[in-house]
Amino acid sequence: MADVLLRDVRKQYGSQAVIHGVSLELRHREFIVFVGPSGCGKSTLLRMIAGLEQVSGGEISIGGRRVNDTPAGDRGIAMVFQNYALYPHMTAADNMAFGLRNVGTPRAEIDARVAAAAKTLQIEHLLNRRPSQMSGGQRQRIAIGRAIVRRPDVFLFDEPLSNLDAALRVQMRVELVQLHQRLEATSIYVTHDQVEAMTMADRIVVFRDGRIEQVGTPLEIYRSPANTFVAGFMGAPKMNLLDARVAAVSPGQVEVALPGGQARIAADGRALTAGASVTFGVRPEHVRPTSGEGVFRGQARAIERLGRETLLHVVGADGATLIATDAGDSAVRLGDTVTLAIEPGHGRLFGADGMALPSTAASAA
Ligand SMILES: Nc1ncnc2c1ncn2[C@@H]1O[C@H](COP(=O)(O)OP(=O)(O)OP(=O)(O)O)[C@@H](O)[C@H]1O
Repeated sequence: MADVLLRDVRKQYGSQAVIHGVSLELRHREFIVFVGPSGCGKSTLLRMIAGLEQVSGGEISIGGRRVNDTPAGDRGIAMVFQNYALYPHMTAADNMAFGLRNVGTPRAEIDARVAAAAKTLQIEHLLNRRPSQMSGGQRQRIAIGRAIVRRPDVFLFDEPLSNLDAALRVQMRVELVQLHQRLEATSIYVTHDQVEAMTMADRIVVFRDGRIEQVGTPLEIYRSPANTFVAGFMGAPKMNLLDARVAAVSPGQVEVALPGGQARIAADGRALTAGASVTFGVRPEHVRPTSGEGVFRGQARAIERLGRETLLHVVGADGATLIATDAGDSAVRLGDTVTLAIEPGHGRLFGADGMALPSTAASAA
């Protein structure tokens, strides 16, 4: 079993605290993605789990064993880095074998493991090449191979696809998830790319400033962000967030005044009174141009034609922007005045503290 447990884990560099007490339980065979903006501490936390950084406080355990003081090599983990970290003077095969040789694994065993990993990753034809004779994608496969041959209980990935071009990233994303399933290991994957987080994770952990903002499945995080930070960070394009006032509260429902009309949201508004300031959030795919009544009116200032659909950036009189979705062959032109409506049943409300109000809908936002 390779559960990973973090209990009130802290990190200080001198007087600067960068991880403020993170508690998290990662289950055996889970694919967990740490995501958050640059500098939020996700790499530091991963490096502490790996044993490459000292823990300043709290406890880390892997497979039921406290590892705070266990050297990296004895933790049953293998790490894959963004910059591959291969030895330039060694062949791919030697790079993959290096760690095993160091711990005295018998030659025949090393050869068998390298051959098996090479087959899994389809890199058999690269085994005699040096890193300089390979593309970025091929080098990353070798780095992943080096991790696999160690048969770790836990794989740690630190932005492993960031140096690859867009098409290769998509392909490697799929391959890494398949590999994770085949190897039956626990994986922790750090990225600042929320598309990677959405597409790869069993559960996502969203960080900000050394603290966890939310933990959940990709759909939980997407549909029910816990606060305005997560709402604005996850999703491409991100969730629209508009200042609004509460018009009326009834059981299980809140009516809010938006610049061009009123919207009803299935939320528990017992903590609110009429006139209170709230933030109204709605995903662009639930906002459509209409020739009838809407909740927002403004000018199309930017139009993104994506083929399958068109994104309209509509700016209201007070400067607020709402991104809406129209058909691929949208007739809206730059500068047109557009009225927008929200699909019934969608929308999420956040209180003055930025925290989401409990949704009363079967499926939120
Ligand atoms: N060795 C160090 N000494 C001092 N401060 C550090 C050190 N390493 C990291 N930090 C600080 O800790 C914070 C978290 O850094 P970390 O690299 O973990 O962030 P991150 O979320 O992984 O960011 P990125 O996506 O840019 O890599 C940052 O403010 C960074 O400046």
